[in-house]
Amino acid sequence: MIKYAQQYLRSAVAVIAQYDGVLPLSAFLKQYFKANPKFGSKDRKNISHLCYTFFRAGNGVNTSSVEEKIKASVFICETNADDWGLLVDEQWRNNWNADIEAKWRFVASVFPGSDPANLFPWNQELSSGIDAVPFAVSHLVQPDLFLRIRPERSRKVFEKLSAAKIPFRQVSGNCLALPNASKIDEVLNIDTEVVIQDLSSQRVGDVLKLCIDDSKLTKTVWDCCAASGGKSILAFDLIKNIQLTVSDVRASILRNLQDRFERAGIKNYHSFVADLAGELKVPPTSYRIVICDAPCSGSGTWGRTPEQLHFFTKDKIDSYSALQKKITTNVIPYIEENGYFLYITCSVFKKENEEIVSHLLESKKLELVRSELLKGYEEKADSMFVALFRRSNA
Ligand SMILES: C[S@@+](CC[C@H](N)C(=O)[O-])C[C@H]1O[C@@H](n2cnc3c(N)ncnc32)[C@H](O)[C@@H]1O
Repeated sequence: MIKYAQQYLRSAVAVIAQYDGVLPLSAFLKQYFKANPKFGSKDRKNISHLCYTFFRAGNGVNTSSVEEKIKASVFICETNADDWGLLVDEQWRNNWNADIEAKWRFVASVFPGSDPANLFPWNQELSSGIDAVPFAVSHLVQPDLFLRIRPERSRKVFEKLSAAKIPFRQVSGNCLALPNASKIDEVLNIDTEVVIQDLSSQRVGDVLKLCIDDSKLTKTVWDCCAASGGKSILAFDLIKNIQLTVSDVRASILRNLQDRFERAGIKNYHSFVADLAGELKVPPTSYRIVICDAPCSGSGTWGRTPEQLHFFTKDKIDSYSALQKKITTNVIPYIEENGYFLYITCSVFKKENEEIVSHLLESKKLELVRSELLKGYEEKADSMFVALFRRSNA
């Protein structure tokens, strides 16, 4: 068992008391430990672990004591008492190996009203097709790390992973799942050989493939909210004869994209900074495919950032939805006749998903080809939404 478990618990309570959710928890912890150099690397790891565990499970435990919430969260999230058993008394340790439902019943017997359904507080807002309880419970576990092997790189990647004895699971042809702490950047050339890309993001590629025909004609593609280019690299790998344009409201992220593209071997592309929610000063071109991986709540990715389960506020859903309506309305005129519009979010909220689809169909300029909720929560991955439209020639 972890010898200093009680000291780690006290430190975690102190961290949580100071954390206000403004920075991501990972960035806050980095700052905190820099300001408190007495903590060694083992201490940092264990205190961080307790904080993350609190944010994963704490909403389900009905007590106002942060300390009790941490202990109950560790009891729920850890499969056995080997590491953290010293935190609790014998009665808890005796129940530690029970199945997860029995563990929740035990927690509820100590803290009446505790319920895993409360882990995710915005069930009423969920897109249809999401099963509220399994989705809520999925936040108890950190999602896997997923890699997409780039074309022609498979043999080398498998050789390198085997030589380094890094365990992995092949989810499909080019998609690998690895434990989160895997040190892959010491072994693989990131962006050149593999892209770090969540399983659901990779599956967006299956929908993108519906836009691709066999013709040798150049395909113009505009990734209009490109960030550092995850979807652009995916499009580049899938579409032959691509002519790529990327934009984002943030110049800084496009500089990251530039570095990434260099590693990915993408040389000929056009890039510009644009606020697509404002008055558009975008070059008057039309594109065969416009990809809009919209700014969103990110609610499908909170298994990686569980602090959001405590700090997100419902009003933000409406602001994201309004922003998404503005951006999508503004970019529709840039789609060629019979061209495609690929709308993507990493959100599980209907106002950011189905409601945007309805809004776009009201314009009468687009027909829906396919929409799909990518339920990554069933596979230790992010959950996303994707809708493909075709621009009608009316
Ligand atoms: C979900 S991220 C895109 C992720 C990216 N496609 C990828 O796969 O890595 C959304 C991006 O939209 C950008 N964005 C936010 N508001 C915007 C606006 N008004 N106009 C253009 N881009 C915007 C953000 O800066 C952010 O980089």
